Amino acid sequence: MPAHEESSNPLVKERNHLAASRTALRAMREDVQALDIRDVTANWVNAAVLQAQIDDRIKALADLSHTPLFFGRLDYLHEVGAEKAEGVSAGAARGAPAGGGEQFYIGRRHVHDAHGDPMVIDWRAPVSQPFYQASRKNPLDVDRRRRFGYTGGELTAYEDEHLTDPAETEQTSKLLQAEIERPRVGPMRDIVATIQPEQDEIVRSGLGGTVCVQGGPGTGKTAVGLHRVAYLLYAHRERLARTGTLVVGPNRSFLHYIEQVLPALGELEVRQATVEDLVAARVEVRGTDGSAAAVIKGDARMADVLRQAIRSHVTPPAEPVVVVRGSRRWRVPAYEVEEMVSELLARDMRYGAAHEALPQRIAHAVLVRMEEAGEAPDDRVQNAVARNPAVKAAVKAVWPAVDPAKLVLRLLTDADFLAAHADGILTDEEQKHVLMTRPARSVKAARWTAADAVLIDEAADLVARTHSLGHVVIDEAQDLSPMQYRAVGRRCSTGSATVLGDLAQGTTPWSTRSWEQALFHLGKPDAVIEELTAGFRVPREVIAYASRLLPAISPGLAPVESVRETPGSLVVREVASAQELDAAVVAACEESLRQEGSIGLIAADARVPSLSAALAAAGHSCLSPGEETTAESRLTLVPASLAKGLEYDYVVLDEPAAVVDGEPDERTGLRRLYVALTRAVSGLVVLHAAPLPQQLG
Ligand SMILES: Nc1ncnc2c1ncn2[C@@H]1O[C@H](COP(=O)(O)OP(=O)(O)OP(=O)(O)O)[C@@H](O)[C@H]1O
Repeated sequence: MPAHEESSNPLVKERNHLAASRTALRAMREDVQALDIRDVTANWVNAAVLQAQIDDRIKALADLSHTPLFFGRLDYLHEVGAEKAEGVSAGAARGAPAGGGEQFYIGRRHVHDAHGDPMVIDWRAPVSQPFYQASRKNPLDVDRRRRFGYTGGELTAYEDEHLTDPAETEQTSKLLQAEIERPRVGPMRDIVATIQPEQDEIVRSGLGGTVCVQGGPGTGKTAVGLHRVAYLLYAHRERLARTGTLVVGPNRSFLHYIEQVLPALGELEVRQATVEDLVAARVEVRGTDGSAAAVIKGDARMADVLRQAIRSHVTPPAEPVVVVRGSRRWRVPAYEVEEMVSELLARDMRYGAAHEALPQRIAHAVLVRMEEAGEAPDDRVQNAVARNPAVKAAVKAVWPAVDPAKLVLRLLTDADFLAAHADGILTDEEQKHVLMTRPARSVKAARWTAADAVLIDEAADLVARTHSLGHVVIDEAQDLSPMQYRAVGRRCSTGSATVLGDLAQGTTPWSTRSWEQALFHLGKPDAVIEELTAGFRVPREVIAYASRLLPAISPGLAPVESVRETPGSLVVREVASAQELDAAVVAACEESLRQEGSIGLIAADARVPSLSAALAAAGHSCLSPGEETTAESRLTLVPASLAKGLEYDYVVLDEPAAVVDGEPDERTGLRRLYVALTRAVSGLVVLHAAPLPQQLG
C-alpha cells in the first residue's frame, strides 16, 4: 500500500480513472466501428483497403483485460512545454495536481475522452519519456512518479517516488521488482511498464542512425529491439508505413515466441522473418553444406567473385550496329558502342539497369545521325530504334541479360568458370569446397543450400537493386555470416537498422567476431555500439555458474550483472549411471511442474527422442519450442540447437557434456552450453551422468 496518503483514498481515485479510461476507449472503438465508408469510397478495391485499415484500428483499440490500460503516472512541476506536447492535446482535462503542474497517465496506447482530451498518454510520446528517465539526480521537472500494481486486471497498488523531495531516499521499486520477477507463461510479453533508462535510450534513438547492442543473455536485447520498432513506428508513422519495417530472427520457433509483443503494443504491420525467408524466394532450399563450404560461401569475398563473374558477361562489340529503317540504313561503328559500354561500366550502375540503358544509348546515336541527315525524329522513333532487332542482337552479344540463379549455378558447377573469377580471391582449396559435389544440370534440379540462396540473392542485387525498407531489426545477429549481413544490409540500404547480439552466444562456424566487422558488412560502418550489462532473466547464481564458460568462449566479455537474487535457483545433480539419466530427468521435470510457470527441458539434439519417449511413458505430453505454453500445458522439450532467445521459468538441463559434444568443435559446444544454461528465469536443475565440462568446474 501507498507510502504517502492523499486526502481522499487515492487508490479509489485511480480506479475511477481506470474505469473512465476504459469507457473512453470503448467509445473510441465504437466510433471507429460506426464509420460508414460507403459514401467515401469510389470502388470496391478502395473500400476493401479502407475496411482493412478500419479493422486493424478496431483491433488496436481492443481493451485487453489482462493488460492494464496504464501503468504509471507523472506529476509535472510545471506545464509541459511545446517541445513535449506532441500527443497531448491542448485541453485542460489532463489532471492538474496542486501546484500548477500537469498530471499524465502513461499507458500502452493513447486514450482520449469525448472532447479529445487525453486520459492516457502513449508511452512513446515525448511527455512519457521522463517516466523512464527521470531520477533524483535529474528529475526532468517531474515532482512525482507513480507506478501502479495490478492483480488479474484489477488496480491494487501504487508506489510513489517524490523526485524533488530531498528528504526521500532512493529505494528499489517493489512493483518494478515484482514485474520483472513475474512468472512466465505463454509467449514473450512487452516491458513498457519497466523499461530501464539505459534500455530506453536505445529504444528512443533516432530513425536516422543504426544502433548495435552487445548484451549478455537476458539483458533485454530482444525486448529493446521490439520496443524500438514500436517507438519508431510511433515517431515516424507515415514514413515507415510507406517504407516498411522488418524483424529478423534466427528461426521459426523464436519468431513464434516474440510474435505477440508488437501486436500487444498496437503494431500489427511489422514483418518478421528469418534470413532464409528473405533470400529463399528465388529458389527452394533443399540441401545442406558442410561447415567448410558454408564458411567460404558466407565469406564476403564471394561478393567479389560474383561481381567479377557477372561483369564477365560484358563483351566488347566486334561489329558495327546497322539499323535499317524504310529505305535507309544507319550505322553505329563498333568503337562507338564500345565507348558506351566503357562508360556504363565506369558508372558502376546495376548490371540490369545498364542492360536496359544500352539499347537507348545506341538508339540515341542513330537518332543523332538521322538529325544530321535532316530528319526530325522524336522520342517514339528512339524507342522504336531501341527495339529494333539489330539493336537487340547487338545488346544480346555485348551486354546479355543474366539470370542470378543460373549465374550462381555455373559458378558452383563449372570449375573453370569459377577459377576464372575466383583466382586471386579464393585459394584452389577453397574453390574445391565451393563446387557442388553432385553438379546439378538446372536451377530447378539443384539441391540449393541456405548459403547458396544468399549467393543468388547477392547476384540478384547485382542485376537489380533490392528494395530497401525503412528499418530492420536483426536479433541474434552474432550468428550471421558476412554474406548474410550483406543480404540484410541491402534491405535497409536507404533505411537504418538495430543490430542485437551477444558474441559469446555465436554458434555458427562463421559467427561474428567483432561488431565493427559485422557493421561493415551490413553497410552501416558508422553505427553506434552500445552495451547492456544488467540481466533481467537469469538469477544471480545461475548466471555466475554459466559465466565460468566466458573465458573459454569469449575472452574479454564481462559477465552479466543479474537483478534477480532468487537464492537456491541452481541445482547441479550427478546421476549414478547413464541408464538412470532419463528417469532422473523425468523426475526433475515433475518436480519443476509443481511450481508455477513454464518448464523447459533442454537437451542435446541427439538426446531429444529418448527423452521424449521417457516423458511420454511417464504420461507427460510436451510442447515444441515457440509453441504457446498454457496453464495446462507447461512443459517444452527443447533441442539445444533451438534454445537461443527463448526462456522458461524453470529449466531442466540434460547432460551438459552431450550438449558440448553435439557441436563440431569444443568452443562452439561450450557456447551452445552457455546458451542452454542461461534460459532459466527462476530455477535451473542440471543433471549429468558424464563428467561436466572442466570449464564449468
Ligand atoms: N526492463 C525490463 N523489465 C522487465 N523485464 C525485462 C526488462 N528487460 C528485459 N526483461 C525481460 O528479461 C527477459 C530477457 O529479455 P530478452 O529476451 O529481451 O533478453 P536477450 O538479451 O534478448 O536475451 P538472449 O541473449 O538470451 O536472447 C525477458 O523476459 C524480458 O521480458
